[in-house]
Amino acid sequence: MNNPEVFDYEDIQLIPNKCIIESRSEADTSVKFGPRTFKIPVVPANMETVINDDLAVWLAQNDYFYIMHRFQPEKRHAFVKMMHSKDLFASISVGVKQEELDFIQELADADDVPEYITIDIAHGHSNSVIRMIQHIKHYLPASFVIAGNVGTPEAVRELENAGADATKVGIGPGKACITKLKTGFGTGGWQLAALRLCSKAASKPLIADGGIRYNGDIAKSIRFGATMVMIGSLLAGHQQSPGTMIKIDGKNYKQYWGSASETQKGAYRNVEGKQMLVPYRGDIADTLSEMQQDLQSSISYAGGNKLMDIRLVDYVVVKNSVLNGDSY
Ligand SMILES: NC(=O)C1=CN([C@@H]2O[C@H](COP(=O)(O)OP(=O)(O)OC[C@H]3O[C@@H](n4cnc5c(N)ncnc54)[C@H](OP(=O)(O)O)[C@@H]3O)[C@@H](O)[C@H]2O)C=CC1
Ligand SMILES: Nc1nc2c(ncn2[C@@H]2O[C@H](COP(=O)(O)O)[C@@H](O)[C@H]2O)c(=O)[nH]1
Repeated sequence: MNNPEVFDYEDIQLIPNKCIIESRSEADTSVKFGPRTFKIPVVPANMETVINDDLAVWLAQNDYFYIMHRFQPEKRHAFVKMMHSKDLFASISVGVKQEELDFIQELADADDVPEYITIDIAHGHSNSVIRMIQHIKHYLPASFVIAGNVGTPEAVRELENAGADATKVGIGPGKACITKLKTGFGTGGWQLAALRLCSKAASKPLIADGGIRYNGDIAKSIRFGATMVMIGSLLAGHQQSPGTMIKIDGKNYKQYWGSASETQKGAYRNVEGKQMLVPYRGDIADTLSEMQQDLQSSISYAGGNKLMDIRLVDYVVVKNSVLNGDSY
């Protein structure tokens, strides 16, 4: 993969087609992902400052996808039971260490089967992830397994061949990420082009993970092969977000930290993330609603009436064209 075509979200403009609908409300943003269908192709990042139990319940009740983080491992089994007791789907994250393999067996023994399990480690193209995929498929064959994170077509192929039902693409494009600075590796700065390459190899759904800065980036992710889009910083600043609210010079912010930050780890070891503040944005329901409306507009510009019609549009690469001096 030497010198692939390189571009990112800010370098792409999608080209409109003739509109075939009378109102944006006719555009269907829903997406089937695994065993269920969701309102929009957006999932809040499985990070401690983005998702918690209460928000997971609200998202599931309102037909949004969610993935609970894995940073309070002892609470995960009870979480699965709690979601099922409310007749909601359970979607959890796991790592790859021995205790995580044991946890999968514990769920299987108790017949508490999460509908979705995400294997969440920094360098997902690894034997440890392949082993975990096979372990889950053996003990919990009914669970939909998402594996990641990866950044190459080879990795997508290998994890799919191991049994993954979906793969998550994005090494280092995240807002709280310092992987590219600390290691020199990743898809930071060319995440959208990496997604495009991965989609050519994928035979199962992809989640585009990291680097979403504007709602239009969701449509661009769909165009370049994503079925679902994972968003951290843009969804971390809400009333429902778990981060602490902080006021500076009369403006409200919420804390947001990387899952590989010192804050998350409690120690400065293998740190590849940082802590930061994101502007407070009010109720997450309003933000998700605006994302849906903007996607409906995207579908209309694509000349279609459903989400995947966005896949069919042409595009141009115009370096750094998105802001072009504008802001909102
Ligand atoms: N999307 C992204 O770009 C990134 C995301 N993250 C997030 O941070 C969190 C922590 O990630 P992670 O550190 O993987 O989780 P863990 O600390 O749980 O590590 C998982 C396992 O993988 C091993 N491991 C981790 N990185 C490597 C590597 N580069 N080479 C070989 N083995 C490795 C670890 O061993 P050992 O610690 O001994 O090496 C450990 O056994 C996750 O939520 C992850 O998604 C982190 C970085 C990048
Ligand atoms: N390199 C790191 N990446 C991280 C870390 N914690 C989370 N992440 C990734 O970022 C996205 C969210 O990106 P955003 O641009 O929407 O804010 C998240 O889903 C992870 O994949 C980290 O500590 N280091």
